[in-house]
Amino acid sequence: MPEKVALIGSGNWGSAIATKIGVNASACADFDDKVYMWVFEEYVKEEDGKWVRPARGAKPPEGKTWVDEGYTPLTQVINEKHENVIYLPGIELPHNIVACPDVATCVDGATMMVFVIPHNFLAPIVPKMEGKFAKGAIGCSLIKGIEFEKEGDMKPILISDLLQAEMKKSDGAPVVDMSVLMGANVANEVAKGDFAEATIGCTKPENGLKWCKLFNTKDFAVQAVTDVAGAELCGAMKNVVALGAGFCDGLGYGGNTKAAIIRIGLKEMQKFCKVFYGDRQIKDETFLESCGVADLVTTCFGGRNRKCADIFAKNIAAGTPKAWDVIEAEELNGQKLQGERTGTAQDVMKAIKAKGVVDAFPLFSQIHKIAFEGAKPETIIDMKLEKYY
Ligand SMILES: NC(=O)c1ccc[n+]([C@@H]2O[C@H](COP(=O)([O-])OP(=O)(O)OC[C@H]3O[C@@H](n4cnc5c(N)ncnc54)[C@H](O)[C@@H]3O)[C@@H](O)[C@H]2O)c1
Ligand SMILES: O=P(O)(O)OC[C@H](O)CO
Repeated sequence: MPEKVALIGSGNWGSAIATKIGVNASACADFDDKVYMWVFEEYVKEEDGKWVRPARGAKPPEGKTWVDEGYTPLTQVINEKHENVIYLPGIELPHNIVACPDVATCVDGATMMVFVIPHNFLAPIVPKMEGKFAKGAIGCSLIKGIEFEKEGDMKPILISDLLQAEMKKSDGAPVVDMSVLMGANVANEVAKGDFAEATIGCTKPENGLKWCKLFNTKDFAVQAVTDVAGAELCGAMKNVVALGAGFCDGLGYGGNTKAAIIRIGLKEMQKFCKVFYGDRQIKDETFLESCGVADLVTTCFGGRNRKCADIFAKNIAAGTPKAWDVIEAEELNGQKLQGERTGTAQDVMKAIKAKGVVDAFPLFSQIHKIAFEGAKPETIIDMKLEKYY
């Protein structure tokens, strides 16, 4: 029986990865041709050649719907135009990708489930999948973020572990073996077809190979490592370092300073893995894969966290500081800053404080001070490195 693939998410990265999955699903007999893509339903209309949504928080007039007001459901537009006009405009999606607003329909009978939504939106979605996917189904998370225990020592929780536990919880649902796909993957570039690499972190090599087959194309080279935690933590922690890189850009610093931030950041990412996930046999080699150093470099040059941190620093210099959520809304056209409005940096700080290891993370601590405690962006270089390096 061919594998039945479901794509849960349709933002910038979800739509970009659909361009690879769709091609492989239709070309390879291992996969069922039709791939459902779950879409968080929104309403859109074309105005002066640009697709727009109602203003943030706006409601249709009393007794009317957005359709009455001339809007169309995004799912309908995607299925008619084969383009996600909001999150990936200008890129044709393979015609076997079918947008659907109901997640239960999307995963009905699925044997391979790809999760790619900002992690803060996961909680209400997973329970709706209960009892729908196939027994023995496997999952792959493309989500670059991390959750933390809310109390006590604030231990970090991998999103792949969270997904696995949630799916196991459902009555009678089979256990889903979870892998991750992480890498130097700015979505728009991957969608355009510029060459990129990615890393599958898997528990079993045979599942790693299945995922490679689904994602790998001529312009998207995917390799598997048996290190789910290492690959996933790299994808989450680089979001913190990207803020530091953005502050440097906003201050007009050059490549040397940014390279220093990247180097120190990589060491702190590795240290964070060892301190909090020492029991998961995280491999040093994982940091040299696309999910490690390469993702860190790309996010520090071309990522959204970098962009917003650049603007954050420039606004402070101009004497017109702006809150993170305002910058996100003004600059990202509905996309989200990875790690829930820079929340990863805040949560990481809470976790290292709770563990009593703040001094071991001078860069993460300084980034936190600038982003959330009112320290000047220029203090990015005031790290007390001599303590630990
Ligand atoms: N964009 C990239 O370049 C990129 C690359 C690699 C990994 N990622 C990761 O992929 C994941 C998804 O990011 P993205 O870039 O595809 O998303 P995005 O930021 O482009 O879009 C946000 C998505 O959230 C959905 N959404 C908005 N409100 C919602 C709600 N209330 N409930 C449920 N969904 C809602 C939107 O419909 C949209 O699909 C993230 O974890 C991100 O870190 C992104
Ligand atoms: O735009 P960013 O910073 O969220 O990064 C996008 C990708 O994760 C880069 O690999």
